[in-house]
Amino acid sequence: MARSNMHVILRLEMDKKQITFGEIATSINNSGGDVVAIDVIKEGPVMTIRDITIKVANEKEQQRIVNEVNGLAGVSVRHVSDRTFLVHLGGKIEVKSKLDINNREQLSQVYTPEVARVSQAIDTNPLLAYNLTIKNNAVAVISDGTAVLGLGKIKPEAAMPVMEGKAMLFKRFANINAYPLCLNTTDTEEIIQVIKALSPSFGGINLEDIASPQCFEIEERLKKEMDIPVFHDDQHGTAIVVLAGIFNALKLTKKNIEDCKIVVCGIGAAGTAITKMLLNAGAGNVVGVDREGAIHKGNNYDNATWSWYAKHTNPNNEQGPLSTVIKDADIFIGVSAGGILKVDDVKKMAKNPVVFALANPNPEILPEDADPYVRVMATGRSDYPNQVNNVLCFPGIFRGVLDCRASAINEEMKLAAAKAIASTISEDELNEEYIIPGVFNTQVVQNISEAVIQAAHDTGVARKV
Ligand SMILES: NC(=O)c1ccc[n+]([C@@H]2O[C@H](COP(=O)([O-])OP(=O)(O)OC[C@H]3O[C@@H](n4cnc5c(N)ncnc54)[C@H](O)[C@@H]3O)[C@@H](O)[C@H]2O)c1
Ligand SMILES: O=C(O)C[C@H](O)C(=O)O
Ligand SMILES: [Mg+2]
Repeated sequence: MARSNMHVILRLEMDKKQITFGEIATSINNSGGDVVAIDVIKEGPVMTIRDITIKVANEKEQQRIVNEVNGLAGVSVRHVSDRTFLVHLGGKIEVKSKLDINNREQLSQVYTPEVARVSQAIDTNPLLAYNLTIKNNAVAVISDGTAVLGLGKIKPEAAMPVMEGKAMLFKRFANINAYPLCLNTTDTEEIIQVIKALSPSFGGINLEDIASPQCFEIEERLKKEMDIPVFHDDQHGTAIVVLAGIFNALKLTKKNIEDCKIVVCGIGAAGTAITKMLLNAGAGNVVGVDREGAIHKGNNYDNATWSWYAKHTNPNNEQGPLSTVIKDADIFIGVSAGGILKVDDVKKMAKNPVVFALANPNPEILPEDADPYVRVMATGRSDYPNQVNNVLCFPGIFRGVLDCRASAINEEMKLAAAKAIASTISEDELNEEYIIPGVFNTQVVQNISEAVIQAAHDTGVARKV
């Protein structure tokens, strides 16, 4: 069972003549809950109302505790609230003005009539939008809700909490204003047209949680047809952080990327981009596995990406399910679904195996199960060591791109970002539980943005000195 960060707050009304709080706490403990805080809401001579915050493993356990407490004589549960839902009340972000408007003079400057002169100036020279509007520090985080985390396709409204979360991270780590935009269409052409129409307001577009293979065409077309950078985070953000982690893991296992057998599981958005970056970095033997087993030559695939994949990977033409092709692998990278890598599979890997189980929220294998058999273990989650998550990349890469007003994010900039992340950890600090810097390491955004700006200048895509 994965560790949980789920907390519920029970508002209890209790009759002190019939029951003590100690008895209630014991009952909660016996049902598996962990009481972490108690707040007295109203204290009377007989009746008392308290809010009890309890750490629980899952919703089933929560229900068991509520039933148990409700069944005690002298107690009634008045209300149950989930701490995670509470932080989402009313949404997680807001728009703030940089200036106060307290009088008519200010009003006429920030708004009509004076603002018209600024509009006219931009109309004459559209590049002024970068200086005189929010454009230069604004990114749209756009999803159609088709591949949200590991949840798959959900309604666009349901994707909003994730996109709001991404927007918070853009602000927190790189001071970028990011707008969550969830689209009520899954039509490739319509998505492209909508994003193109939005582009005047933004300095960059971060595509998020759009399913493959549609995500490939959407990104490719937008890159060609727009003059602001487009970045599909689940592809490139993930690939950059994975590559950084692999660079550092290989320093520990003292293996060369050229000689490693690398099994990538889940050949969707993330798996395809990870593979391309691994190949660019020199990997010689990458085997991709999806639901139907290893992708190999001699099979006809109905999507262009998998046909490309079959041609450029799996040099030994291995076939069969994950449990077969995992044999002798040096590295496993999972971006597929929770729980699909078994302990028996890990045991078949080569010496000093490296396992990146990155499916969210449930990894392909839990660290507690894999740990005895692996040399380096990473997940996408913040509650285990070695968090390989694209949050390490997208704030820094967009900070760099916006600051040098890059017209695109190219391979050189992505590789520079991966190296910058890896080198944030010094040789002395590097160890099995620290191959990837922490999200709160302020050096990461700075290192990435500097490296990305340099690479943008070197490759001629920077538009600002
Ligand atoms: N840690 C991170 O930073 C990070 C970043 C991106 C994606 N992810 C996770 O990776 C997963 C995939 O994301 P994506 O955006 O590439 O989605 P996607 O839908 O584009 O691709 C998922 C692929 O996995 C395959 N798959 C699903 N179940 C499988 C199984 N049982 N065996 C083999 N293949 C299977 C699907 O067929 C598909 O090709 C999600 O769980 C997502 O949360 C993690
Ligand atoms: O959102 C995350 O935590 C990572 C990634 O973008 C995902 O889709 O899982
Ligand atoms: Mg995502």
